[in-house]
Amino acid sequence: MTLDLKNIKKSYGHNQVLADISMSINNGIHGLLGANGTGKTTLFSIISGFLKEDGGTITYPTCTSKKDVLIGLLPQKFVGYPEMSVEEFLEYLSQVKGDWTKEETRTEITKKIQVFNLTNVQKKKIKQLSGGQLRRVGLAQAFLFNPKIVLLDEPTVGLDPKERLHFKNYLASIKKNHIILLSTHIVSDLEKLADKIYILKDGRIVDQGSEEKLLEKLSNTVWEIDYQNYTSNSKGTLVKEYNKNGQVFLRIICEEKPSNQANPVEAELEDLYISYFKGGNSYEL
Ligand SMILES: Nc1ncnc2c1ncn2[C@@H]1O[C@H](COP(=O)(O)OP(=O)(O)OP(=O)(O)O)[C@@H](O)[C@H]1O
Repeated sequence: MTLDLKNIKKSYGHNQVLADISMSINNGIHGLLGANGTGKTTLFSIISGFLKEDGGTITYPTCTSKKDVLIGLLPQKFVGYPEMSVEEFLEYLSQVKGDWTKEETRTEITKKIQVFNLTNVQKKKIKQLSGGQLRRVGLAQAFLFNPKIVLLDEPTVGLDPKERLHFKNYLASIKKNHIILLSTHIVSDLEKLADKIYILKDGRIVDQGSEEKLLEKLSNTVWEIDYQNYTSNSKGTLVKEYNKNGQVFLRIICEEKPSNQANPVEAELEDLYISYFKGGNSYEL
């Protein structure tokens, strides 16, 4: 299965958000990495048909049966219907999504309630849920009846570390049969998970590839230096400061060795993110 985007463009008034997006996305987990406001949500809204692109074409995988669901979407701000219980909400969506018998619907809802650990809250009204529980209902509805394409906009916001791990394991277990596109600015969501990562910047996909391939480009450019050895002559982009065995270290991206005392370290996705977007605690030295 393939989802093909060709030369997608979108502006809001004079603000051009998507300048020219082309992507050919097959089954597997695909990460869309971009800073705040780079157009991730806009692109998802276009793919899911809520927003019309200004130009370009989208080719979706074909649905051959009435029971095929094409797209499942977890919006960034998922709210559901506050007065419905979790069960009622999923039942309602099942009627909208396809041609299912009562028994098929019940079986599928039970499955997703289990997968997303909602058994204890299935009778509760949506307005009574915690943030993490609500997010898990959002995930359950996105995966309901196993859509061919699953769009997840910042899926792990609000999930605790255990739920995050559970969610990542679930994605890995089903990825062969789905096109999963996951947008995030939390790089650890994609680490050792995404088959391919797309970097969205200035309305374009400026880089793409496996985590390994993208990190190769940073080899020999990421350094660690003991804060005590840091001098104002040190160059590069500071990724972060951290404590190791009671000592403060700096992590720096620099084409050349930033100081005599700096040691090379293996590049990670956070370095890649900083190299494109800066942000967080990073700054030029
Ligand atoms: N309905 C709208 N009308 C006008 N401008 C909009 C609209 N929606 C989004 N924008 C603008 O388009 C740009 C991209 O927004 P979008 O929400 O797609 O980015 P994002 O990458 O999802 O951001 P974030 O990571 O903060 O959620 C921003 O500058 C935003 O202000």
